[in-house]
Amino acid sequence: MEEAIQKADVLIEALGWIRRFRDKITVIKLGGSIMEQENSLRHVLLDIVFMETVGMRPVVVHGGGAAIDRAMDAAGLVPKKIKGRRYTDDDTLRIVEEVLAGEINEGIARQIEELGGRAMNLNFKTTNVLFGERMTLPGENGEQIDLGHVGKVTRVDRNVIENLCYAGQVPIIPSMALDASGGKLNVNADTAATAVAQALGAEKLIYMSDVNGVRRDKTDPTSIIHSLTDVEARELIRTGVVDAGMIPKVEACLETLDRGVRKVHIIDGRLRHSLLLEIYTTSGVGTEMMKAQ
Ligand SMILES: Nc1ncnc2c1ncn2[C@@H]1O[C@H](COP(=O)(O)OP(=O)(O)O)[C@@H](O)[C@H]1O
Ligand SMILES: CC(=O)N[C@@H](CCC(=O)OP(=O)(O)O)C(=O)O
Repeated sequence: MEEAIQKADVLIEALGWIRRFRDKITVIKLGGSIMEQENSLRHVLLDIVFMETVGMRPVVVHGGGAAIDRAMDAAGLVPKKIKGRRYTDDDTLRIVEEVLAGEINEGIARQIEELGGRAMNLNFKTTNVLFGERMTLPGENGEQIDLGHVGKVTRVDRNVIENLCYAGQVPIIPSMALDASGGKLNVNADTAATAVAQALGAEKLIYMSDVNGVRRDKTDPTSIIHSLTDVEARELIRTGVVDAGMIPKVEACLETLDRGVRKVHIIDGRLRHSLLLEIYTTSGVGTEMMKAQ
């Protein structure tokens, strides 16, 4: 009996949050690292189905870097990354499209449906919602480094995404875009998620990764920083506390805050129900980032 009462208490604690987030859009970025772990992914998708069922409007933007690496390897191609971005020639682009906009995108939508939710995969074959242009990276000596078919998002088809949300479907968006002449572009998934959250005026943007959040010591999970301002985050990058794969993620978070999204979270997709804990409990999990007052 006590156990049943505790379960009811949990539902009551969630009630206020469910009301608060009803009809609000949350963008969830699924990283390739978490999608490699079948069981974790299933639980993340179950949480998304829960959110959709209680009237929240989740939108999924996904990457798939690890799966692309594997497919390139199988095709005898060697991945080349420059400052965390994949150099994308014609052959690589074909693989990125097959894996990211094909297999992974369709797979996520299918799994959500299998779990009892409703999802729509938005890709080049169904409906494309991301538009962009090619980008280069600044080199050491001020030169521009060419990345091939790599781009950034300059426009998001907001109406398509919103209509799906309000029809109770979860839009599933791969990190690829079309340029002005219909050319396909490979986009870093953290930055694609930022563009989508900003275009939709999302209430929250959540990055699901395979670490518990931003840490003072990257090897020590207990050194997690639960709450960070933009000013503190910049300082962590400058001092090298945040490095490697966490740099583009924190930079994407900062850009998102600059564009008016109120809060950004980095949470651990391996922790069961981390998404629900983040949204529907008082304590929250992971690292929350917001603008300094
Ligand atoms: N201060 C830090 N706190 C946490 N992780 C960090 C930090 N600095 C660097 N990292 C590294 O960043 C990685 C997360 O980035 P990444 O692997 O690109 O994630 P994803 O695949 O989910 O996009 C962690 O696995 C960790 O090794
Ligand atoms: C330009 C660029 O680097 N694109 C990424 C897109 C996928 C991605 O970002 O996946 P994760 O979220 O798993 O890192 C790539 O080709 O790997």
